[in-house]
Amino acid sequence: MLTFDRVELRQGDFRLKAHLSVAAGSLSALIGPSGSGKSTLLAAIAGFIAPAQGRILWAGKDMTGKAPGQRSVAMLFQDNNLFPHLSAAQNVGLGLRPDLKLTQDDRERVSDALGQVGLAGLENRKPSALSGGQQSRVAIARVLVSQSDIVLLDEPFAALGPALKDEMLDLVADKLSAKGRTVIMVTHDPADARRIASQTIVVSDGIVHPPVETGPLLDNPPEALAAYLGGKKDKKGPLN
Ligand SMILES: Nc1ncnc2c1ncn2[C@@H]1O[C@H](COP(=O)(O)OP(=O)(O)OP(=O)(O)O)[C@@H](O)[C@H]1O
Repeated sequence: MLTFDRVELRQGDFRLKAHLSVAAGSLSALIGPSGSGKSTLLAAIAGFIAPAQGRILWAGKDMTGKAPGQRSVAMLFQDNNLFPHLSAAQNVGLGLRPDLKLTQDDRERVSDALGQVGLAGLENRKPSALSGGQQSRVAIARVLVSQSDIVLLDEPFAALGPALKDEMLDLVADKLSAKGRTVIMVTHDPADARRIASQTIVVSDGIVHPPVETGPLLDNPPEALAAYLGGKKDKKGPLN
């Protein structure tokens, strides 16, 4: 369980309150208007921002004071954070060892992860020789080998076309969430939430709301969310 115990986050004049729990092994969408604080919340979970008040706990243990590197958290951003001068395998290897001193066993894990995301045989390619979708797969493989308990996705697939984006979302669901990771995914697209997130956390008006079931929430959104979703196409169901 990831618990926010009367947390208050501050960025300049901005204030965000969070008092909720996210079940271990769940996949949650994080939605809310631009500037509502979604990235701020992820930064606090990862340890880049310290709460002004309250505690963040994982599995009952307070991680509020831990440095980012000491947390079992992996992040995936829109630009995938791949290093252009490193091969696909080396980029994945960074998820295991930041100094890239990989043992034979590590190398096998890297190969296995690349195989799992459909990139077997492309280990030695640099990112520039990979398509956008393949680059996203490398980034997912890096999260796979990291074995972190918590995975934070900040709109990593927004730049991909719809079919490719759906493929990546399904990979996240199959390879990360189904394997027990606790996944929180920022998205501006309600269809993404419907596709893979059984629960959704709404951030609005300075508050992070507790997770609720995605389908009923989007079918019948509260006023603040309805205003935000107003301009967005909400395709119902995963297949249409
Ligand atoms: N370093 C900072 N100093 C001051 N204010 C900041 C800083 N970083 C973010 N903010 C403010 O905090 C608020 C929340 O920003 P945040 O990036 O978390 O929103 P968001 O929901 O992720 O937005 P978007 O959907 O546009 O990415 C915004 O009002 C933003 O201007």
